Amino acid sequence: MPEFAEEEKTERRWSRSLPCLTDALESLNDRLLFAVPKKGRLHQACLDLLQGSDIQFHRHSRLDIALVKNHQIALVFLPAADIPTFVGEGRVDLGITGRDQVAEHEVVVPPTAESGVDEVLDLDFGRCNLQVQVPEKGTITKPEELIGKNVVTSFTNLAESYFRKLEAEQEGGEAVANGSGKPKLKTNIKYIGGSVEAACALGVADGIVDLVESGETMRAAGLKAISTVISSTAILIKNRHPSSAANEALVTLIAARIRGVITAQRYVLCTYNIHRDQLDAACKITPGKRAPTINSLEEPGWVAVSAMVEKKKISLRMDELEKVGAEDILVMNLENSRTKES
Ligand SMILES: Nc1ncnc2c1ncn2[C@@H]1O[C@H](COP(=O)(O)OP(=O)(O)OP(=O)(O)O)[C@@H](O)[C@H]1O
Ligand SMILES: O=P(O)(O)OC[C@H]1O[C@H](OP(=O)(O)OP(=O)(O)O)[C@H](O)[C@@H]1O
Repeated sequence: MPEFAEEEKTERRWSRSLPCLTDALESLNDRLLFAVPKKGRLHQACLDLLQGSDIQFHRHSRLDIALVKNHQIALVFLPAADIPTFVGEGRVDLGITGRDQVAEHEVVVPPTAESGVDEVLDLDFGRCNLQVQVPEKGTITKPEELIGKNVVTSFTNLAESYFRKLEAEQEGGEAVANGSGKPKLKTNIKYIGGSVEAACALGVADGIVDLVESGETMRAAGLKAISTVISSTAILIKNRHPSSAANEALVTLIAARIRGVITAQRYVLCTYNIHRDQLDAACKITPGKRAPTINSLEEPGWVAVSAMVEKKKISLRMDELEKVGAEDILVMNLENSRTKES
């Protein structure tokens, strides 16, 4: 019997007759549940990651659950903001969301020994900063100047905790900053679900707390950042419930696969030829992730070197290699990888 024949059979049965959500949940049995953002900025990058990790599934258009054909896994498609709740408090084992969303959740639901989430892996995409922003042409230049004013955000918990600390610091109230006692917040924090950047121009806010990546949205709205509340990237999280050994093994396998894809995206393989006299200098430029591989060439005195180099630094490294006499420098993309964690 081929590997994963049972998983494939169940998936085919699903494909023939689309189950309703309750039926779907019943047929999940002992599958590991893996939450993935159903839309928004992280969605496509997550689908690419699943494909790179050979997690095969077919998602029906009206169903937020998909059975994985080649593992004991079911994917659940959920809003990024809700994933920390489902993973931390429910039966969902693994999830991908932003570190900002985990922090927003943990302000009101602090993790305990058996609930909440643990970060398994930084996924190196979805990089952004949650920042305090004010009108470029206004008079406010420091976040303290927003105390007692209107602040609009989708991250009310983080914003509230940020301004609570600021207010306490201003009053020299260490006890409040430590969280032991919560007087009424002077700053008025209001929730808005999207297009937060419009709030100042529309007269709803004196300042906002919103995500910034390129800064284009902020500039287009005539805003400037005056402080950073939290920096974020997408992360793989798992719940803290003591899980079965089978689940633990599957979590480890999935994490290893995803780590392999992320590493392959981050690095390239650089090979070149160099005279032995210059080998030390060249190896300092390309030390590799672990160490460079060095092979002798048929040509006396010359060696071939290959080393992993961070993709974003490769042009610089090639310039440096040329300067120390490297020849035939070639750069190759990596399809996938398994390397020692560093
Ligand atoms: N401009 C951005 N650049 C990079 N990552 C971002 C950006 N905006 C958001 N993110 C990341 O993606 C996560 C989800 O944000 P996104 O706005 O796409 O969510 P969403 O589920 O579509 O919610 P909404 O319907 O409220 O917009 C954020 O919590 C953050 O970690
Ligand atoms: O710095 P930038 O690269 O311009 O990205 C920042 C924007 O991206 C996010 O919103 P998104 O576009 O996801 O839509 P939303 O306003 O509906 O949340 C965020 O809330 C900012 O508005």
